Amino acid sequence: MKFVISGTGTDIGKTVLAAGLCRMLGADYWKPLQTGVLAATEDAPEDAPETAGGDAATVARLSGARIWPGAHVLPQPLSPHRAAELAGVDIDLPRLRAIPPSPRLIIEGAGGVLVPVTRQLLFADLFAQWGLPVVLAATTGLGTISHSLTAIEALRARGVPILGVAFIGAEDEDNVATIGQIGRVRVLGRLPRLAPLTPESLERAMTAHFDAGDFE
Ligand SMILES: Nc1ncnc2c1ncn2[C@@H]1O[C@H](COP(=O)(O)OP(=O)(O)OP(=O)(O)O)[C@@H](O)[C@H]1O
Ligand SMILES: C[C@H](N)[C@H](N)CCCCCC(=O)O
Ligand SMILES: [Mg+2]
Repeated sequence: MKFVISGTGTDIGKTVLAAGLCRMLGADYWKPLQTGVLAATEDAPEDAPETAGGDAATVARLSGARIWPGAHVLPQPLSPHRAAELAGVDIDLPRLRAIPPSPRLIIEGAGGVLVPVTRQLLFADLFAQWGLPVVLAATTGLGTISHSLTAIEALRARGVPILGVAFIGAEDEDNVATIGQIGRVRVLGRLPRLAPLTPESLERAMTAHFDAGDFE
């Protein structure tokens, strides 16, 4: 079982959803490109927030999943193509194309489906090269219909299979049904916003709102 989690945008809850799925499915996690985080260095204080380790650290904390090392950790909280340019880093495409050899793996992109890895390669193009299905993470509120249908079209235009849409946010029955119906995609479930967000609250919510069988 291997799939990608991408989304309709950034900051929508892909990482928390990924943590919940890693725990529920007993899967490892890979974040090939992380921006907005300083790579942990020997002189950075352990608890310095900027070296908190980004999404991989969040997934490890919330799920205990095995984390595979990413290709790049870039300091500027920007699109990877720009964060790499500002850091004077050439994106290592062969490294990005080499998916970790884990039999059960969840891979998280950065931001939404058309975020540039480089100015010549978008994440959706990389997903197509990987040949893996995508779980599209989407919010439930106003604006999500066009964002979701746009992301679905962009993936389909590249022949990227879509396992379904996993929603994050408050209940909105008609938005969810509309996206499933017009987008011709399976609705995988909805993860509510959790307070507090803990490994236990996340595990309970995943069990209540998703079916592991939908991801196998
Ligand atoms: N279900 C949830 N319940 C409570 N808080 C959440 C939930 N999902 C996400 N959050 C919070 O919202 C913020 C953004 O979530 P997250 O980091 O998962 O977004 P993302 O889509 O992975 O962003 P990026 O594009 O940077 O990878 C974080 O502070 C996270 O803790
Ligand atoms: C910094 C942020 N948290 C993500 N890691 C990167 C999001 C890139 C978004 C690019 C864009 O769509 O404008
Ligand atoms: Mg994330």
